[in-house]
Amino acid sequence: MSGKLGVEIAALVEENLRLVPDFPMQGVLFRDITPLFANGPAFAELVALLANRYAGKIDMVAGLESRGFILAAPLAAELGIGMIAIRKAGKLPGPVVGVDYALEYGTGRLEVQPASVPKDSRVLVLDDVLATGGTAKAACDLLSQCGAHVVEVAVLMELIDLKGKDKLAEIPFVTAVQVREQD
Ligand SMILES: O=P(O)(O)OC[C@H]1O[C@H](OP(=O)(O)OP(=O)(O)O)[C@H](O)[C@@H]1O
Ligand SMILES: Nc1ncnc2[nH]cnc12
Repeated sequence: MSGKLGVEIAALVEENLRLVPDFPMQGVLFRDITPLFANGPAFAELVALLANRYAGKIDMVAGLESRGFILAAPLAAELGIGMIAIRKAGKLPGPVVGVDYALEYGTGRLEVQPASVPKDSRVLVLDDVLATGGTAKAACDLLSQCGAHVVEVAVLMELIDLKGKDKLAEIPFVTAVQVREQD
């Protein structure tokens, strides 16, 4: 299942995006969302639109280190709910559970503290970009292992050529913008 986050969020993303060729390595066209975070009114509007969509539907927001944190923290605060920090390996003190995953440029390991994940909670997984889908899938696996229910994976941008959505299989997925890798 997949869908769109809405035209307002799509416009905010498209108007506040920087394309950076060959970053962080040759051949990668990097979608830099930093200008959106630096634009106060646009960032506030983004958080308000997300809060409007998810109010009453989720118990927790899971942010994926590190760009996902920048989105998840203000959304959680706006909704008055908790944020789950899903972090790269070795950053969280234990007890933690972890899972290895592949990236568009490299490999990684994500970890979470089970104590930060309420059992049976309805969790939104939030990040800036879905590329290969490895990060989001790993996050969903971790949350399931901890007894949570992933309501939806939401990103600002989906790199459709990398078919990351396929990795998510039956997990509901929503994006604001779909782009081809080299557009
Ligand atoms: O769909 P995937 O192929 O897994 O890639 C998407 C992930 O890659 C980026 O994070 P990155 O690991 O570069 O970390 P950062 O946010 O700390 O820059 C991005 O913010 C997503 O989390
Ligand atoms: N091309 C890309 N731009 C921004 N973030 C990414 N994460 C993985 N691939 C990316």
